[in-house]
Amino acid sequence: MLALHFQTHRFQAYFRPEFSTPFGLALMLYVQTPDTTDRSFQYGDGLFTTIKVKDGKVMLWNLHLQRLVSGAKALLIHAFDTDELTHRVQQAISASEQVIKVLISRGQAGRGYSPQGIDVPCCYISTATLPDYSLWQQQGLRLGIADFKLAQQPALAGLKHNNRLEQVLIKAELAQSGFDELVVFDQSGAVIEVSAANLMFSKNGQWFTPKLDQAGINGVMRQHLMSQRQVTEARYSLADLQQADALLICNALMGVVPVTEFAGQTKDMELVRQFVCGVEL
Ligand SMILES: C=C(O[C@@H]1C=C(C(=O)O)C=C[C@H]1N)C(=O)O
Repeated sequence: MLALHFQTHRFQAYFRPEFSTPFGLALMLYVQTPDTTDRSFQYGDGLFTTIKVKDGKVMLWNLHLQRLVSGAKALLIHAFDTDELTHRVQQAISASEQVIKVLISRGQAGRGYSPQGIDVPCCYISTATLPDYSLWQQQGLRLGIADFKLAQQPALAGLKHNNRLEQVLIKAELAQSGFDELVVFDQSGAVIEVSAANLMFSKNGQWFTPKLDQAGINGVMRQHLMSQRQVTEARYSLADLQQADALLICNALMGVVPVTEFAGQTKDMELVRQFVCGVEL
């Protein structure tokens, strides 16, 4: 498949004439060093995903890619060549276990919020060491309750966009809390997630997870678990968590971590282990 490719000192661009979209060529610039004109630098105008590499393989890539594509469509970011991105992510693997982060910005442009005419997204691919979650997975987490409330914005709910100031402030509260993680609610009082992972809970053998149509990030591990197990999505309150038999948190890097204590109440970690038994995490 023909791919016209030119490389300068800062970025590589791929034209794939055979790959066209309603918007035109799916050109994307793969950039090493961000430029101050980048819209993600200027306005958080973009998306990202954080991928786990295990045994030298990218985990849940199809779910990561699907979320990037659907998020780009939701933000009116120009379509990009998914085959090229997949190839680039594979090329980025440099260890048997690591983190690969893919950040896609709307592109490089001048001042002003308007996205009009910014048709060449920029992609930044970076790697990092995989954090060690083994202690949490063995001993379970102590969960607290965040004072910070997530804003309700249906147009952005579920997207892993680059506006993460809410999570920054939640992490700042977590650092002073004495807990391992904090449950975060939206301004209506609905349970949403924890600072950097999704939340599930069980009652009488059934599992539940907050609906993320108003706030929150629709994590790929959440999606993976929901494809393997029966989990009911709805709006839940603090009382639902207090009355739960078991709670877990999950994200692409930690997989699933059981909760041993929530707001002073002991929770059943064995129920979590039974729930995920046989699921590839
Ligand atoms: C913020 C990133 O990734 C998210 C944050 C965490 C974390 O703070 O522990 C873990 C995984 C992601 N949900 C990132 O920059 O990759």
